Parts: sequence; C-alpha cells; structure tokens
Amino acid sequence: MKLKLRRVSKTFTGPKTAFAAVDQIDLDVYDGEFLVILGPGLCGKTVLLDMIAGLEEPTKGEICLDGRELHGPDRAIGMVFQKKALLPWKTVMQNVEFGPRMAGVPKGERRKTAQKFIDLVGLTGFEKSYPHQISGGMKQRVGIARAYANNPEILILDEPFGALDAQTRYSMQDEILRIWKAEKKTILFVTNNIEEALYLGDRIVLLSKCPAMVKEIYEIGLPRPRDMVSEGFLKLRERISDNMDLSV
Ligand SMILES: Nc1ncnc2c1ncn2[C@@H]1O[C@H](COP(=O)(O)OP(=O)(O)OP(=O)(O)O)[C@@H](O)[C@H]1O
Repeated sequence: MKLKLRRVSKTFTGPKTAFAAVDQIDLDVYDGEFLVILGPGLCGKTVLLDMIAGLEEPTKGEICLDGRELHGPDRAIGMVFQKKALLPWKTVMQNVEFGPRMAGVPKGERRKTAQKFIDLVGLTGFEKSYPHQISGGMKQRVGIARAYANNPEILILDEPFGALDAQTRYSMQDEILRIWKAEKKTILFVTNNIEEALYLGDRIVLLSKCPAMVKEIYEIGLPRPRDMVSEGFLKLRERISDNMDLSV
C-alpha cells in the first residue's frame, strides 16, 4: 500500500457558518497503480487533493505515505495542475529544471534530468521556448515533465486536460498512459469526465456530490488500449453514469 487515507474530512469554518467539503474518506492507493478520482463538479475533489498534497490540513482523519503520516507538502508527492502552473518568464527547460534547482541539484545533473523528461513528454527541440510560444497541450506536457523531474513517488493530476480541445485531450490521455508505463509511478488522476476515467484508470473512485464521500470503487479490468465503443466500456459507462450524482 502506497498511500492510505483514513476518515479524512475537511470542514471550512467561517465566523458564523461551517461548510463540509470532504466527509470521512477512506482510501487505499496501491503502489504503481493508475487511480482515477471521479466526481461531479464542485464536489470537493480539489480539496481532497490539496489535503493529499499537504496544501490543506484535514480537519479530521489521517493521510499516510508508506506508513508515515503526512503533514504539509512533501517531496514524495508531485502535482500537475489544470492551468497557471508554468512560470511564464522561464523557458521550457528552466521550468522543468526548477524543482531540482530549488532542491540544490548541481547544474549538469539537473539539466540531464530535465532533458530526459522533456524528451519523454515529446518536447525535444522546444527547450528554449517560453510558455506563451507553445500550445495548451504542450504546456501540459511541460507540467508533467516538471512534476516528474522532482522524482516524486506519487503524481497527482488535477483535471489536467480539462481545458484542452477534444482532439488534444485524447492524444494527451494516450501520452499520460505511455509515460505512466515508462516511469511506473503511482498516479492519482482527477476528472469529472466518465469516459476519461474509464479510458485511463486501473480503478475509479467515484465520489458523491459535496461533501465528497466515496460512493463506490470500480475495478476496471478492460485491456489497454481501451476501445471507447466496446461493449464492456459502454456497460461500465452506463453503470457509473447511473450512480453518479448530478453536478451541483
Ligand atoms: N478555502 C475554502 N473555503 C471555503 N470553501 C471552500 C474552500 N475551498 C473550497 N471550498 C468549497 O468546497 C467545495 C468543493 O470545492 P472543490 O474545488 O474541491 O471542488 P471540485 O470537485 O474540485 O470542483 P471542480 O470539478 O469544479 O474542479 C466548493 O463548494 C468550494 O466552494
């Protein structure tokens, strides 16, 4: 077991009100798996991820990585965001080597690491480009390379392809599977899109509407690459769709 969540809850308290965003989530994430967290819009997915990433402290419950309880951000956990993740004044290379640089990795070594992941995400030749000079899909590739360059044990991707056009989104889904197979790191991938969840995940954790609770966990036994119009895929899509709370 890589990551363990036990009765993790988050309530935001204002001067007069309390708002429960996440309610008693129990979750086990296996080493090396591709786990998808699926839930309707505004159900509390980002709040849950922020707690795993150490950006928010749970109100109750505990989060353990390899048996050790997490408090605050941890280098073992890397994040790829939907947008605004890149430093606009830095080149692709500088963005990817930023983490290792902050960690004090010597220049030669961090260049080598950054180049490896730039190549892995298919951006060879764009090292000197700035974020405004590349497309949305390419920016997400840089975000993925940057997260991997920090050598995390778990990668969290929060709706990373949500802002991309449909065609780019499909190709990025294949890319992330290819990278996951090559690097063998545990991935926690959040989406509100059932097809995307079914195309990618070893398992899908379906969350309820806010406050987020685990509604059901699906083991997706379908072979990869998955055929989105196969009978198995469509049946599972229907089952999940029937079980998914409507957005807000
Ligand atoms: N710091 C905060 N203070 C108060 N309420 C918050 C805070 N952060 C999030 N919330 C509330 O928690 C709920 C869940 O938000 P969250 O961003 O986790 O949803 P989500 O499932 O990630 O949404 P989406 O699918 O749109 O990305 C929302 O109603 C939001 O307003």
